[in-house]
Amino acid sequence: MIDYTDGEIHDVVVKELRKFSDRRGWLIEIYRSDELPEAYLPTMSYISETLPGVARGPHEHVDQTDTFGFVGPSTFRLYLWDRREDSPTAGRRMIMEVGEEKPAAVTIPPGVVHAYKNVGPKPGWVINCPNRLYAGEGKKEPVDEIRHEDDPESPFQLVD
Ligand SMILES: Cc1cn([C@H]2C[C@H](O)[C@@H](COP(=O)(O)OP(=O)(O)O[C@H]3O[C@@H](C)C(=O)[C@@H](O)[C@H]3O)O2)c(=O)[nH]c1=O
Repeated sequence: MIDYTDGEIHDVVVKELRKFSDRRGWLIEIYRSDELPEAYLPTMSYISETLPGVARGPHEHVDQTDTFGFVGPSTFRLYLWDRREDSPTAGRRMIMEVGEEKPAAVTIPPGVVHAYKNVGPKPGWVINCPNRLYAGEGKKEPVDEIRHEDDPESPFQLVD
């Protein structure tokens, strides 16, 4: 089993997001086409709610890049593992906490395994803006996803 070491991962883009607050509430930009590399630009988006103490992933994609917006509610611990053999940061693990206290967009290229866990006290929301359509045009193609969460032997464990 690979022994992952902690550090930055090549091609992963972490952008702290600015919250524009006023008397009505707040507004946060998730991504901009003048900032994200063209190859990563989203083709769809979805939002999901994850209950306290619950994780989604670890998953990886063969072709798809995810851009997750963590803006709250709640706080997520995000885990990334670089399993790309040709990457300058192959074998690295990156862990960060993002969400309502620290709004961030995180872009994750294919071959970087990822999982996130709601470590806050309330249901949390995550927006994903992937650069590929889920299950392709008209949802007629196989889903680009390798799921590791049901493998107890996998090196991708969500440590506290
Ligand atoms: C991801 C997705 C799921 N679905 C449906 C399929 C299923 O019935 C339900 C829940 O889907 P999943 O179990 O795949 O959801 P989830 O486990 O949250 O999947 C996501 O996990 C994170 C960590 C990622 O990396 C994402 O790319 C994606 O794989 O929603 C869509 O209709 N469109 C979508 O874009």
